[in-house]
Amino acid sequence: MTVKGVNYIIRAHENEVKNSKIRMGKNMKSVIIGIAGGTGSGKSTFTNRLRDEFKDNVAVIYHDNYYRDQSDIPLEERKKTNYDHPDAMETELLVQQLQELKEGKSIQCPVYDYTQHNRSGEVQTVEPKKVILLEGILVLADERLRDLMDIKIYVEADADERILRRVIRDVKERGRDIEGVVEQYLTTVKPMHYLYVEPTRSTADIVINSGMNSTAFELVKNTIQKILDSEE
Ligand SMILES: Nc1ncnc2c1ncn2[C@@H]1O[C@H](COP(=O)(O)OP(=O)(O)O)[C@@H](O)[C@H]1O
Ligand SMILES: Nc1ccn([C@@H]2O[C@H](COP(=O)(O)O)[C@@H](O)[C@H]2O)c(=O)n1
Repeated sequence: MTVKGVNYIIRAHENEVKNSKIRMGKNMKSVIIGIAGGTGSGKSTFTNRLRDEFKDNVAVIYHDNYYRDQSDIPLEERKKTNYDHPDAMETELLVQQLQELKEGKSIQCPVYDYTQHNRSGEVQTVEPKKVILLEGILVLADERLRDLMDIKIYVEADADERILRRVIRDVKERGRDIEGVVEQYLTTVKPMHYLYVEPTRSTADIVINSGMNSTAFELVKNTIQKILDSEE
C-alpha cells in the first residue's frame, strides 16, 4: 500500500507522549501553510523536507488522503475517475478537520491507497500543532481552504519535467503502467491542471521554482521557526 505521510504520522503518535512541549497550548493560534502546485512539481518533496526539519513540531496534512471513498464502485470503474477535478475530493471533511485542529482537537485523518484508487479504511491520528502544512494540487482552488490559510505557497515546474517525474513515480510507487499514466495525463490530468491548478498560482503569497530550491526552503524554514519560537 502506498500512503503519503503515514510513517510520519505513526512517528508523531509514538513521540507524542515524550514531546508534551510541542502540543498546542489552549490559547495558542495555529498557522496553516498551504503548499500547492501541479502534479510532479515537487510539492511533496518540499513539504517532506519541512517535515524532516521540524519533525513533530508541525502537523502535515495531504489533501490526497481526502479523495472520496469509492468502496461502492468496482476497481475497474474507480480507475476511470477524474482525480484532478475538485469534486473528487471530500474537501468538506478536510475543512471540518482543519477547524478542529485549530480548536486544539486531534483528528482522525483518512488514509488513501493509490493502488486501489480508494481509501484504505485506516485512519491516522493527527495532533494539533502550532504549524500545519497542507499539501495538494488543489489546496488553493477551494475558497474555504484559502480562507483558513495564513501562508499560501505554489511550487512551480515545467510541464515536461512534471510528467516525466510522474511517469517514474506512478510506475515505481503507485502501481501504474506507462500507457495508463500517459492516457490519464492526456485525458484528465493535463486539462484539469490548466482549468483548476495553474490558475491558483496567482492566489499564492510565494511561488517557488522547484521543490528542491534551497533558497526558498531556507526562507520558509526560517519563517516557520519564528512562528514556533513566538509566544502567541
Ligand atoms: N527538482 C527536482 N528534480 C528532480 N526530481 C525531482 C525534483 N522535485 C521532485 N522530484 C522527484 O519527482 C517526483 C515527484 O515529486 P513530488 O515531490 O512527489 O511531486 P508532487 O508532490 O508535486 O506530485 C519524486 O520522485 C521526486 O523525488
Ligand atoms: N486514485 C488516484 C488518486 C489520485 N491520482 C493522481 O494523484 C495526483 C495528485 O497527487 P500528486 O502527488 O501528483 O500531487 C493527481 O494528479 C491525480 O491524478 C491518481 O492517479 N489516482
